[in-house]
Order: sequence, then C-alpha cells, then structure tokens
Amino acid sequence: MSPEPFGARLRHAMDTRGPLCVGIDPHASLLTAWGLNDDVAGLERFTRTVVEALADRVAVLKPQSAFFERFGSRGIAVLEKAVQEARAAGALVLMDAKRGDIGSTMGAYAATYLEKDSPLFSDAVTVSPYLGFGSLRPALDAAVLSGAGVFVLALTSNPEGAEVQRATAADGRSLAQLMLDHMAAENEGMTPLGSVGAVVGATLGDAGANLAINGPLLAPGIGAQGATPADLPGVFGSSVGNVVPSVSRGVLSQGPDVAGLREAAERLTDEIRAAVAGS
Ligand SMILES: O=C(O)c1cc(=O)[nH]c(=O)n1[C@@H]1O[C@H](COP(=O)(O)O)[C@@H](O)[C@H]1O
Repeated sequence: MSPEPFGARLRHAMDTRGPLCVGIDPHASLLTAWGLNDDVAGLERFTRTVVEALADRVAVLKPQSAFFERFGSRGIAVLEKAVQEARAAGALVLMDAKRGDIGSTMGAYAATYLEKDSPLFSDAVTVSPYLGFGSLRPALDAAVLSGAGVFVLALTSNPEGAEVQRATAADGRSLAQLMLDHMAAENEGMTPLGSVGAVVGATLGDAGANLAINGPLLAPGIGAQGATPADLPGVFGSSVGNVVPSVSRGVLSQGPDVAGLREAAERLTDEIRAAVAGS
C-alpha cells in the first residue's frame, strides 16, 4: 500500500493543531541566553527541551541542520534523535537543509532525508531550485515513494533574494514564478493538498506572484525578521489558508521554561488563526 502523502498529513495536522511551524535553530546566542554552554551538551539539552515542549502540540517542527552540523558528527547525532523523538510525539518534521545540487548528487540528498530507512528520514526537506527545477527530480520522486514532502525556495524572506528570484526568465516570467509554476504542475490533481510546498517569506509585503500551487506555503519571517501574523493576508491573498508560518527565535527566546515555549507557540497560533479567519 502506498503511504499517505505528506500534503494530506500536513493538512490534517494544520486543521487539528493549527498551522504553526516552530524552527529549532540552536544559535550560540540562544544557548547562552538559556544558561547553556555552546557545546554538544548544550545543544542536546536545548533541542530536547524544545521537542518535549512542542512536539505533541505544533503541526511542524523545523530543525535547521546547519546549527547541528557545526558540531560535527556529535551534532548530527543530536539531530537524528530529535527527528525521531519529534515524529514519535506526533509532529511533522521539516528538515531545513536547503539542499540544491546536480541531479545525481541530489539523489544522495534524497536518500539522506527522504528514504524511509535513513537515520535522518524526515517528513519533508527544504531544497533550492536555482540549479534548475529539474535538478530536484530525485528528491521529488523519492518524496512520492515515501509519503514525504519537499519545500522549494521561491521568494525567500531575506532582502538579497530578490536579485535572483525576481530576475526575468527568457519567457518573461520572474524566476520565482517559473519555479512556482513547476510546483503547481507537480501538485496538480492532489487533494486535499499537494506535497510540494513553496517557501515564501512573510516579510515580502506583497508576494507579487501567483501562489496558487495547490501546495503548502512555508512562510518564515515572523518575529525576529519583523513580520507579524497580521501581515499574512497581504502577502498570501487567497492562498492564505495554505500558509504554514514558521517562527524560530520568536518562540525559542521564551525558553528554557517549557511553559514559556508553549505559551509563545499558543499565542502565535491564535494570532495566525485570527489573521487567516479575518482575511
Ligand atoms: O527555509 C526556511 O526555513 C527559510 C527560508 C527563508 O526564506 N527565510 C528564512 O529565514 N528561513 C529559515 O527560517 C528560520 C527563521 O528564523 P527566525 O528568523 O529566528 O524566525 C531560519 O531557520 C531560516 O534559515
């Protein structure tokens, strides 16, 4: 029997738990603010606390791989454990690895994050399409087989992204729109939601692109980067119901107190639901 697709699992999680994604980004400064050392023991404690506080209640947890990789193999071991524990507690895990390479190497990344027997198997992974959307094919195919998802960078939250993403392709579309149109083709006919998501920053003001990809829209930028839940309808328009707002420091700064982390996530979820319902 083929596995339940990621898009369906995500829609269910968003409807029952709310659409919030919390990023697990163990910045050195956050470890210090939590009274932890910037070492593997601090990383382990930080990560375990976030997973224990939130994996049983938020729809998605998004570990940012770089913050674990900086500790080498012992950091990756912490990441592996976090992925497994978060999934066991019912959260969908989106591995934020932003991988992008030529197709054959993309196959190895797909094996790492999207094949069921891999130690780092995740519900979804972030990828960059700017080596050409077709270079992502091994990841897109692996995700279908394992019931996982792929989130493709489209319009990122950082101001530097525009010089590439807003550039004009040969046929007059922006590069971002070209990528979004590829995503829409991948998701065609999928119900209730396709498994190929787009990353679109909540900081953009107005996306200025057609976001109707029939897939989830990961929206980082709320909190530390200046956007608020109230900005979502303006950026996402009629697609706002498919938005998964992603917040890292805005929640993590409320730790190490478990109640503080939970309250921050709950408050944001309420604000997001209100913004989406009022749009
Ligand atoms: O793919 C992402 O998650 C991502 C895309 C993007 O356009 N902008 C962006 O900030 N992110 C990630 O989202 C997180 C934002 O963290 P905060 O600004 O602390 O909420 C970081 O892990 C970024 O790597």
